[in-house]
Amino acid sequence: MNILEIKNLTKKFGGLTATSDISMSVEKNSITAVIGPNGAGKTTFFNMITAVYKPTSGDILLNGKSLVGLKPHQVCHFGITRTFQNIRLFSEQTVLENVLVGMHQRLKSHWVGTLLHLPAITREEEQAKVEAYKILEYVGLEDFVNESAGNLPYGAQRRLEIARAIASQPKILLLDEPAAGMNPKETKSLTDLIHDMRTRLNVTIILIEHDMKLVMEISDYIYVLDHGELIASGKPDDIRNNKRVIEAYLGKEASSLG
Ligand SMILES: Nc1ncnc2c1ncn2[C@@H]1O[C@H](COP(=O)(O)OP(=O)(O)OP(=O)(O)O)[C@@H](O)[C@H]1O
Repeated sequence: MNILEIKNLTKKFGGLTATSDISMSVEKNSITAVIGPNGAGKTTFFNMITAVYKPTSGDILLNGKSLVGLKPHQVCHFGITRTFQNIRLFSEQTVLENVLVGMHQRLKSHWVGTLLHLPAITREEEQAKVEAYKILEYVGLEDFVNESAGNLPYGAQRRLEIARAIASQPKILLLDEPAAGMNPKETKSLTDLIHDMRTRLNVTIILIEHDMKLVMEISDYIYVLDHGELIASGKPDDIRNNKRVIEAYLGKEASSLG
């Protein structure tokens, strides 16, 4: 069953066409990669799914319902969350507080109730903290709970971004270059985490990534963009041997990847 359908999605910035007539189907509980050279339109594509940009034309259907015209927080409410290419954490806040922010969307608390220390609100806050701690344990950051987010090593900051994203219990998680700047050991453990999130948390994952070893190892299906156009799609084996993809992006060593 397809959880997400992208239909003929085009985004123009003045005279520049960032994505042109892109269509995709994303199966529920799959791991899908979107790859392509710099400037291919990958982040623009994510920005349209998350309602940061309104498409010039085309449609985005989540379980058959159009997301076009919604606000970013509404898209999040419907179950799509993302991480960013450039890490966006509240660096002065603690690791735990960053995860609590991700949960905010789901919590019923109202600031008046919080201010008055109403018992129901306090209980909800306590439960949220317990849950946030469990999420941090899940991503392997339990030793950093009270550390300022900005003090974490780089790979841990990327994990914290993922922790914050899964705190909203998304149906679809969009990861924008999750392995960027990671060393091979961090990348390996990220690969395991992505696999595990799909299996244990039942999340559908779509990732933009330049690390082709990771992409080929992890993806069920891959879409390739070049200059805003969809030039290929298929399983990792099809993509690594696709002549057009090799010419536009992967290079000749591609068939040895994965
Ligand atoms: N807000 C904007 N205004 C004008 N042009 C933009 C805007 N956002 C993106 N673009 C242009 O759209 C094209 C696609 O950019 P995009 O960032 O989506 O590519 P990308 O595939 O994510 O690249 P990278 O791998 O470098 O992140 C580029 O030519 C970029 O300059």
